[in-house]
Amino acid sequence: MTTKRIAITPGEPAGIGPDLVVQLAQQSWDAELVVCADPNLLMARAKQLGLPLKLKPYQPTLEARPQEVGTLTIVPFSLEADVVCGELNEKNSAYVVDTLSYAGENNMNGQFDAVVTGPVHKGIINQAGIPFSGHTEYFASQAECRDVVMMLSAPELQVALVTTHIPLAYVSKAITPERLTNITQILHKDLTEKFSIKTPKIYVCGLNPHAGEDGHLGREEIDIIIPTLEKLRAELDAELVGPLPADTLFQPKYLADADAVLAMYHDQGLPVLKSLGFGKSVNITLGLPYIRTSVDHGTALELAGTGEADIGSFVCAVKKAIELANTQ
Ligand SMILES: NC(=O)C1=CN([C@@H]2O[C@H](COP(=O)(O)OP(=O)(O)OC[C@H]3O[C@@H](n4cnc5c(N)ncnc54)[C@H](O)[C@@H]3O)[C@@H](O)[C@H]2O)C=CC1
Ligand SMILES: NCC(=O)COP(=O)(O)O
Repeated sequence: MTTKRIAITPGEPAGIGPDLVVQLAQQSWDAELVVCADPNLLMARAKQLGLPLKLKPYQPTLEARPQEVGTLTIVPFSLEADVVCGELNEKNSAYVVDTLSYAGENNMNGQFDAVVTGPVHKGIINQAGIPFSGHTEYFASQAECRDVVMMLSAPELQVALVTTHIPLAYVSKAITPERLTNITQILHKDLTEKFSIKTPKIYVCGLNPHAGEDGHLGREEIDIIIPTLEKLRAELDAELVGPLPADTLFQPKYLADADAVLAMYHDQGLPVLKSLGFGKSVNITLGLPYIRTSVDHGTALELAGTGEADIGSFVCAVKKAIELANTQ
């Protein structure tokens, strides 16, 4: 098996992303970890954390080599402004987005085998005048994918989302037959092909309380979700269960044999997953033309540079990216 080359973007420079990247280097990896970042930022954060770090220049023409302990491979990018841990600065937003652009481009052209992203701060990127709702939407747009799926994977539960980073007030309108069909098809395809599950069992949440209570508490189930699932059952080699009331779906009886739960919106599915597996979960984008994984947490600005950031989810994200790349 050839050694894989994984792009890493640390994300918001004033957050814990650089800390996590420095911590990654404290063990060896059986893939080359190519970090897209300002080298001075990483060296400064390593010093602050009292951890050893040696940066090796990325040489795309050479074969990928496993990453030795204490080292990272680097593609240098330059910050616009000095970084103070915990203090957002919109001057550095273009830098953050440039690292994502480079990683996405070079995954699409086959130079990298996957990308693992650290947490970005969506607010400061928008404040800098760059419209940005999340990595998921950014990479989808760059790759010209109409729909992709955000799926968070914890050891005991995988939750995929029909809608991602949109205001709650827009969710109902966004759940169209077309979108629900596309998202379910992508989820089914990737569970089958990337996760080798022959006939995935997917539990689907309703949108309204008690899945609409036969239309008395909302009609999206009757008008959209039930008929769309009915069509999909005829088309996909999958067990689609639901729509079930989201408040009772997440119980062991169902989760024991669920390959994934499909939630209608961000805060319907992710709080459950994070309460079960925060720090052990991986965010995976399904439906992109390449592998992308990420952490299950945000920028945790108050922990940057303190040495208190938990690296658990980041390690899981890197391991999952390598595993998926090796099984492609
Ligand atoms: N993958 C990404 O790029 C993500 C980015 N975000 C962004 O992060 C920013 C901050 O969001 P918040 O809601 O405050 O979430 P957050 O995850 O940054 O923080 C929530 C709580 O969890 C703690 N925490 C988070 N990660 C931790 C870690 N690795 N080790 C120890 N404790 C940790 C924080 O200290 C805080 O108490 C927002 O701009 C949000 O959009 C949020 C989630 C994912
Ligand atoms: N809650 C997940 C999150 O905010 C990260 O999303 P993305 O940046 O990976 O699209």
